[in-house]
Amino acid sequence: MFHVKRDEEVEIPHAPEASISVFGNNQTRADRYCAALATDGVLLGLIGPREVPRLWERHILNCAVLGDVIEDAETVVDIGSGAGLPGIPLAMARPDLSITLVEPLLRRSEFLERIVDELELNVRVIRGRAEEKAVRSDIGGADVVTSRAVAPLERLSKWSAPLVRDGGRMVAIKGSSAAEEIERDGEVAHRQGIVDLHVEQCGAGVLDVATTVVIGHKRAVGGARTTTGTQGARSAAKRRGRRRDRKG
Ligand SMILES: C[S@@+](CC[C@H](N)C(=O)[O-])C[C@H]1O[C@@H](n2cnc3c(N)ncnc32)[C@H](O)[C@@H]1O
Repeated sequence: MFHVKRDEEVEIPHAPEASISVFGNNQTRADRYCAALATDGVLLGLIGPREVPRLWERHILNCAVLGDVIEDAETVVDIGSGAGLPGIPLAMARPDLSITLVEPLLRRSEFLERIVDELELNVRVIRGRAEEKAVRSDIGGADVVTSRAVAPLERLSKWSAPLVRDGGRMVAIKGSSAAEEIERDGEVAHRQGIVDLHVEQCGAGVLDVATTVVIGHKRAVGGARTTTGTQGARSAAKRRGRRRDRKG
């Protein structure tokens, strides 16, 4: 791989047992991604050195389980990917998805290009800002826009809405402040056409602490939505079932 720092000089954390139920055949790729984050990711300043021991639970798996709320073969745009979170773990956990990463900073987008190339992932990297006209016209109309630690819901909804097709979803990983943010920014999101904002948990049964996400639907012209909350819940249950099958 392209390590600036060799693996032997760094303690690369081992994947927890549950990881195989998330990544299946892509577990080796996930291991290599973890090693890249722990070495080059830290050296390039994309990941704090103190995060290394908890790369799996707090970053890689925490992001990969987002697949619980994403339907088969959907197109996903991950805005503000940084070192590839959540887009890269999601791509490894769900090879059926078509994923585009949007990241404005040169060093980060170069790191992403190299990861995608080395791991041979079905992922496109775009260097730019989510709100830029060129980015919108290039990748607008996605089924889902994801993000983690990029901006408050108010700004996220302004950036995400133009990238999502009518009836698609904005899925933002948020922490314990999720409900408060909905309360505070729900009105602005609504004005952007992002409606039905609610909190869901992903990865229950895999992670000790499930990943909290805020989901909103892009209001279709005429008010109809193509994906209902019930469909979403059904899909999550299906996904959890598949994870159990992989575990054997
Ligand atoms: C705190 S980092 C989070 C990175 C990653 N999502 C994670 O969870 O580790 C925020 C990222 O958002 C990117 N960003 C900031 N403004 C953006 C914008 N308008 N469009 C796309 N990305 C943006 C930054 O360059 C940075 O990489």
